[in-house]
Amino acid sequence: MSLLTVRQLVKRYGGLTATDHFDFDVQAGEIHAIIGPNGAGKSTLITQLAGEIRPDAGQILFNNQDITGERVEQRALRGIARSYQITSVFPEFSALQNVMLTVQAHQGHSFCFWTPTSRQPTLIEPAEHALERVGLKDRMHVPVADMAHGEQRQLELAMVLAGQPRLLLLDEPMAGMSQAESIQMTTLLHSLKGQYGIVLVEHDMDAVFKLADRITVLVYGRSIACGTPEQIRANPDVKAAYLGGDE
Ligand SMILES: Nc1ncnc2c1ncn2[C@@H]1O[C@H](COP(=O)(O)OP(=O)(O)OP(=O)(O)O)[C@@H](O)[C@H]1O
Repeated sequence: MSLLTVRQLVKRYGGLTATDHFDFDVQAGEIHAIIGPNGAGKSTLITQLAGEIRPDAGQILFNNQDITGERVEQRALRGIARSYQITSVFPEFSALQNVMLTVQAHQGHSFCFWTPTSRQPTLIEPAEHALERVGLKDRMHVPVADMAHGEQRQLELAMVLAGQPRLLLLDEPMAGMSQAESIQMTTLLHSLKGQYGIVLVEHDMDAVFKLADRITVLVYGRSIACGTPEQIRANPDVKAAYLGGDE
C-alpha cells in the first residue's frame, strides 16, 4: 500500500522550476531514495514533503489523504518526521535528556531537567528505547557536545524515531561523516528497513545503492528515472545525465 503519493508537484522560484511535475510514491516499509546532481531540487522536494514550503501545483497524499495544504505540525501528528541537523539540540545536555525532550513534545507531558529521570518513566522509557535503536544506549548520559559527529547524527535519528513516525524524511543523513561513520549509519538505516517508509536524499552512492528498494533520479526538478538499484545502474539516461559512463 502506498504510504506517500506525490502527483505532478510543481515548485517555482521566479523563472526557475525547482520541482517540475514530479510524481513519486513510497510504499509502507520501503526505502525510496532520491538522487540527483547539485541543484537538482532534492532539498526543495523534501521541504515540500515536510510541509515547510508550499508547492505551486500538484498534490501530496499520505495514506490516501490529501495533505498538500497541511502545516509541518499537522503532518508530524500524522507521523511524518524530518530529520534535522543536530543544531536543534541542547549541546550541554545529555543525549538522553535531548531525546526525552522530543518524547515530551510528542506526548505533551511536562518535563523538568531537575526532576530525577527515574521519576519520569513515561519519558525515559521511550527515550532509552530510541537510543537503543540507534546504538547509543551506552552513551546516553554523555553531553551531546562531547559526542563525535557520527554519534550526533545517530542521536538526530533517535530523536526522529522517538516521535514514533510512520514516514521518515532523511535529508543527507551521511553528510560530513567519515567513511567508517557512513558505514555504521548505513548499517543502522538497514536495521530500520521494513519498519518505516523512508525517503532518503543522500549523496553517498554506496549507501544509496545498498539501502534503497527504489531510486528516483532527479535532474532539473524532473524525475528522469525510477527503479530498483539494478535498473537505475543500467539505465542509459541516468548514466548520461548523472552517474557517469563508468558506473
Ligand atoms: N529559496 C529559494 N529561492 C530561489 N531559488 C531557490 C531557493 N531554494 C532553492 N532554489 C533553487 O532551486 C534549485 C534546486 O535547489 P535544491 O537546493 O533543492 O537542490 P538540491 O538538489 O537539494 O541541491 P544540493 O544537492 O546541492 O543540496 C537550485 O537551482 C536552487 O538554486
